[in-house]
Amino acid sequence: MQEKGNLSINSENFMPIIKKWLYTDKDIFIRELVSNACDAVTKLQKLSMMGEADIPAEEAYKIHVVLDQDKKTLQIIDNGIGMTADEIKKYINQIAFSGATDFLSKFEGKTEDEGSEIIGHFGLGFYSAFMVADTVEIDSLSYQKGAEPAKWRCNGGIDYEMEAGERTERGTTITLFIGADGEEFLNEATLYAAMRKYCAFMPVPIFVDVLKEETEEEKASAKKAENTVHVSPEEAAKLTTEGAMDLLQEQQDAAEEAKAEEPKPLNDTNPLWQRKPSECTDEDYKAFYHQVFNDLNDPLFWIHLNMDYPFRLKGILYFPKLVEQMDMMDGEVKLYCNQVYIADNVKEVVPEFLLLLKGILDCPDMPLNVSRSALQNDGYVEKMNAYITKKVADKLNQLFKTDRSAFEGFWDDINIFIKYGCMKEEKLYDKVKDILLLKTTDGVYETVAEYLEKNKEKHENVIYFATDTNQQAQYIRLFKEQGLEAAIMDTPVDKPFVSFLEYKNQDIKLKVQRVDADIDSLQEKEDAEISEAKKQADEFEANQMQELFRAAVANEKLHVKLEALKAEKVSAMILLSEESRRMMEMMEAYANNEEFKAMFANMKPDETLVLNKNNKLVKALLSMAGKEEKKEDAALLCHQLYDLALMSHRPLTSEEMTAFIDRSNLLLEKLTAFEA
Ligand SMILES: Nc1ncnc2c1ncn2[C@@H]1O[C@H](COP(=O)(O)OP(=O)(O)OP(=O)(O)O)[C@@H](O)[C@H]1O
Repeated sequence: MQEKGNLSINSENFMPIIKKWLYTDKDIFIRELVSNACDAVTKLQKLSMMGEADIPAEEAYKIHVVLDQDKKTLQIIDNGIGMTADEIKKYINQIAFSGATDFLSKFEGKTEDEGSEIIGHFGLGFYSAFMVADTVEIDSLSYQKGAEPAKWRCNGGIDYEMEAGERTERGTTITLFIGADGEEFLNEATLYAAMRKYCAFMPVPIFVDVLKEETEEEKASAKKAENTVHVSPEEAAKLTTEGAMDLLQEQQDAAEEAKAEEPKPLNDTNPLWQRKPSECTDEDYKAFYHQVFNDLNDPLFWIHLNMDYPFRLKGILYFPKLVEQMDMMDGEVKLYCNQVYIADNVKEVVPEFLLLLKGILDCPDMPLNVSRSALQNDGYVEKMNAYITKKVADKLNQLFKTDRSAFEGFWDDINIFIKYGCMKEEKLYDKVKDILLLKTTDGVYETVAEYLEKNKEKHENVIYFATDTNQQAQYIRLFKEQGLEAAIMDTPVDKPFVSFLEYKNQDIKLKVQRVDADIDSLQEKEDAEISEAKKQADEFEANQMQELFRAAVANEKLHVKLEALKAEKVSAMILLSEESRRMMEMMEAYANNEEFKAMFANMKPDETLVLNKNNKLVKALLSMAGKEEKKEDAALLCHQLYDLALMSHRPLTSEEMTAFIDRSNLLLEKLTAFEA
């Protein structure tokens, strides 16, 4: 037996769904109701343009949000299209029947842009009012000739009442009788905050009025001010009665003028991102940035996104100045849909690497779900990502090509973003790989290719880098003395970026090594022909030193090498192979992971202490070796040299530092003893 029928919804269960499940934040009712009011105006404008509605050209469309704290009501009043009683029944009583969609289908093809600015979509937003109100009233007068005002009232259950309305002018008044759940919105500041958050760029002027009873005191002082003529004692002396009258008149005129001046709307109906880039000045971009992101610094530069096909996307992305390195993860990308604020930093929509920037993206075609808080699918997002990535890469390349010195000037601020972006978005790397800069210890900015070319005689396809110019000053000095240069890579993104660069340049077997990873380029070239006897003598000395140091620092596994370094002043340095250092860094990063810790429990850094044969102290140490009476001093010296080398390599632990200071004092004491 076959049966067919209509599915039905139990409307009694519907309200709790709206209240509890649909929207994440309560203040969203503001967005929904004010955007409905905007839609009402947009629809009327469209009808007027099509010749379907007779509206004077100078009509001032606007929305008022009126808070009455005494009556505990919040009203959203527009002078848009309005609704007849039948339309209220159709669009409001039928839940999930959208008047917006109905409007679009009715006028399809009649307008140029197919009504694309209309925000409503699902026919649910209105009911978000019940998240904060016990009772909601609609009072509406349609634009249609001869329409009668209609009133609808519902207390959040499944029953509604309808009667003749009171509106005498076209448009709609939604009145929310705020209940216990929405009391915070009776607070002026809370209301303003929500209005600014969601409505700051909506397309119709919005005014907020807060009705308060004037206190007796306020009334009295207002009256006094009205009747008071403010004149200086000199003026008073000069004034005739007639003059005083003139002055009073002037003041009253000024007061009248001030009264007549239109209050400013809360929102900017034509935000910068909606304008043509050619019409916006640098000052406009900066002022907009300061206003939206509350950042007193000017942005470095920006990208105005303006795309119509195959999908619509407008927006401005700003590259901010980093105040401190800690700011780097603190981007702010605001997502809008037809000038209606959706959310900040929506990970599913905004390419992850952009989250380090500040900006606004307005994507009217975005497939938002019913609550507008999440996305329905990601096909659109992929396309958008690709477009934005291309725009960002184009801007960076254009800057590099047309004004390299400005690009270099920005590098310290933008390198984190670019490096992070390259690792997150391969397409970005492909497009900017040739303009990635290395800032060298000489303060020069070079592209990777330039650096490699310049240093190819000294170290082919190797990039040396320093992670901390203070700590590694010793190594950097050595590098400089040898006419070598290292890149400064001192931000957290540099750690993974180093491996990433190697990975991406496997074809040339690129090695990216920290300055303390090897000393190949710092060594004097040995004579090709070394006698067997010399070799044996060198080996003997090296073993002697290794024993001395192992005993002095109580580390049986320490490797000690004797090398002839070009820089005489350097006594000793610690080398840690690049692989070993990266492994240690990884262990630090995963210090809380027990499994990982167990796996590498026995792993020790592969450290080598290099002693410089050309250094006087090392020479002295060599002559002390094997002499019984010098044993104690030699041990002291060894430990001190070891610590000095260690200090250039990594910070000492507190115990190491205490021992170092004690030993330094002891050595100084010995020095004074020599003097005495
Ligand atoms: N201020 C208003 N003036 C005129 N019509 C209105 C107004 N508010 C609501 N409506 C009508 O009621 C319908 C339903 O509103 P509702 O907010 O529930 O859904 P929507 O705006 O169509 O879609 P969404 O759920 O995406 O907001 C609207 O489409 C519109 O036709």
